[in-house]
Amino acid sequence: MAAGRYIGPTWVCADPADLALTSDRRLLNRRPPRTTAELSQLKIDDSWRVLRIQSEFVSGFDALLHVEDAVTVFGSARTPLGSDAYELGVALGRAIGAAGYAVVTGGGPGSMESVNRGARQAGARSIGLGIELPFEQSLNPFIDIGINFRYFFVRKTMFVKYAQAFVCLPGGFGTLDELFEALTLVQTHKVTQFPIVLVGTDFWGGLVEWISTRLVGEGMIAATDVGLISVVDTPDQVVAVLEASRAARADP
Ligand SMILES: C/C(=C\CNc1ncnc2c1ncn2[C@@H]1O[C@H](COP(=O)(O)O)[C@@H](O)[C@H]1O)CO
Repeated sequence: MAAGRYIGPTWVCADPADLALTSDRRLLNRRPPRTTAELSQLKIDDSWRVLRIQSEFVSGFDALLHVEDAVTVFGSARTPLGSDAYELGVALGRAIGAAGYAVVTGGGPGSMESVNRGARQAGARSIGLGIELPFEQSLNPFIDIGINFRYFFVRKTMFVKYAQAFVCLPGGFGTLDELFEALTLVQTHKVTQFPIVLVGTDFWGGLVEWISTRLVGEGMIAATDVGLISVVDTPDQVVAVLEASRAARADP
């Protein structure tokens, strides 16, 4: 990792096989205890787990305390270096950074890396919120504040708490999960004045069309909910949406 601040869990495993067990997996893969001894051990393990979760929130809050205006960008972990999609991410990170925002990503490879790279080129604060995975992965090298989280849900809190908007580049399940979580938060008014911008009309058009016809048509969402999403094609258009929202926040 480049010079900067790195905060994250140091996980020392006595058994190398344990390396494949991430903290999220330990938490979620519950095997019902069979003996009294196992039950007692589970109670102790889960109590300590709560303290680790708590400490992860504290580390995140401390590390991000000084972040002011920020935009979180999601996108595929698999975007190849040098591809058009990668270059779009670089231009996007640069444009958001040049507009005066810190840029937050998932800290990984692909589009995350491209956006951090662009933010770094713009001289903006470049933040990567990584996640412990069952395979070796370090934060990408274009990050100034990097945190490696054990728990997805703690990391997700940070994505929202420190951002004024979400932008999604094309991506897979991870990106869709992050998009729909953001949409639910805005729809339920957990966050307000929070633009959600999808970049790439060709990539996202089919999904937005399905949302507009099927979900609205069957009464699963309100027609106005579709308006929570902006779909654009260029970094300048993303910045225009961000600036309109910033102006609305300043003059409600
Ligand atoms: C699968 C590969 C790498 C996985 N590494 C990740 N590192 C950090 N964040 C990730 C990773 N994978 C998913 N995410 C999060 O979801 C979004 C991307 O997921 P998608 O399924 O690729 O769309 C991204 O915004 C991250 O927050 C290959 O090397």
